[in-house]
Amino acid sequence: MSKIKRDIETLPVAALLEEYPFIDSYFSSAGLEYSPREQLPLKEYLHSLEDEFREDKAIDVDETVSGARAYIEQMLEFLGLNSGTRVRSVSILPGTTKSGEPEGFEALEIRPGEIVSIVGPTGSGKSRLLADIEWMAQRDTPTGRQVLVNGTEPDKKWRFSTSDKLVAQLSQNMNFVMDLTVREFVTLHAESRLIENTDEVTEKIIARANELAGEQFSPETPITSLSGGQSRALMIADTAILSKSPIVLIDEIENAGIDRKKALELLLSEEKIVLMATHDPILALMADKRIIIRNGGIASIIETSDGERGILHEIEALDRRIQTLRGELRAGKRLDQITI
Ligand SMILES: Nc1ncnc2c1ncn2[C@@H]1O[C@H](COP(=O)(O)OP(=O)(O)OP(=O)(O)O)[C@@H](O)[C@H]1O
Repeated sequence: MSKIKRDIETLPVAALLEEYPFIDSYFSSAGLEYSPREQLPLKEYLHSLEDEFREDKAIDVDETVSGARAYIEQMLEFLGLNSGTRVRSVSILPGTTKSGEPEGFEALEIRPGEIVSIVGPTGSGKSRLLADIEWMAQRDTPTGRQVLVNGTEPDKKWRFSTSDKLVAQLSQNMNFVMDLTVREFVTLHAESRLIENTDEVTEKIIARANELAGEQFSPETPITSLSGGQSRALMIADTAILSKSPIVLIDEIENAGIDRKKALELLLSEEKIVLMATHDPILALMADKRIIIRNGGIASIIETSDGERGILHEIEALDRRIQTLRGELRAGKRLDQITI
């Protein structure tokens, strides 16, 4: 941590960007426009901006600097860069379909920053593929697939370690049994991750989860009384902000009544590998590529084309309309009496 503090004070913005490339998205969300070759340290750079510009963008110099520091710390934590395990690639080597035939691909390599969706009919084997990755299959699962990390067979410790997991799994069912409030639950989790600013991180996770959930909940809500969508939103925010695992697996985000796009954006960072099984065209097309599963095997791998991204925009517009109608129905309105 102390290393980061010193860096932020002294490193030129250009060097900061080189050292922590993800800080770029923090700067752009703050409305900053800067040259990637900027040689002033962050604080001096912010002071050098016109007063009017700073006022216009509501930029407070000290707050922006400390926000950048917190962002870097959390991202390093989130990316697992402090744990010494740097995942540069995950490869899936083919096994066999349910009928024992060889799968229809040579090898699939996925790199950090990529989202891969998994599509196929019900029961075709999407969850099985996620399970193979979670278990780091070594030709010892029903599919006979092998999963490599950085081109080699991963260390067995990753299969059994709970603290040092390569893979975070977001499954469909979240059944809480503990008698804790949301705040107590998240705080406990944050403490177990040895985060320094537990309170701040806890508040942030709850705030993000509320942005994803259809219905708001308070930090004092007992976790056992959260709805399916709310607990899912909480787990997504928790995984995004607290998890060190470089690989995130998602099984069916769509059934939970949460803002799927925001959820994915929250989970995504340039350094994570996200794989999600989905029946939802929006999520399928938001991925860089999609794996087509048929009869238990990977039948093909399709890269999302520019044409398809265009279609994605159309589907998103339709989706927004459906969400609006859903909201109106939930609020007890008649759809023939509203204008949208
Ligand atoms: N290659 C394979 N060889 C043998 N069995 C397989 C293979 N792939 C999947 N299976 C088995 O087929 C069953 C259905 O697979 P799975 O649950 O992964 O389907 P799914 O696509 O996730 O379905 P849904 O869309 O309903 O969630 C599971 O029991 C799984 O273990």
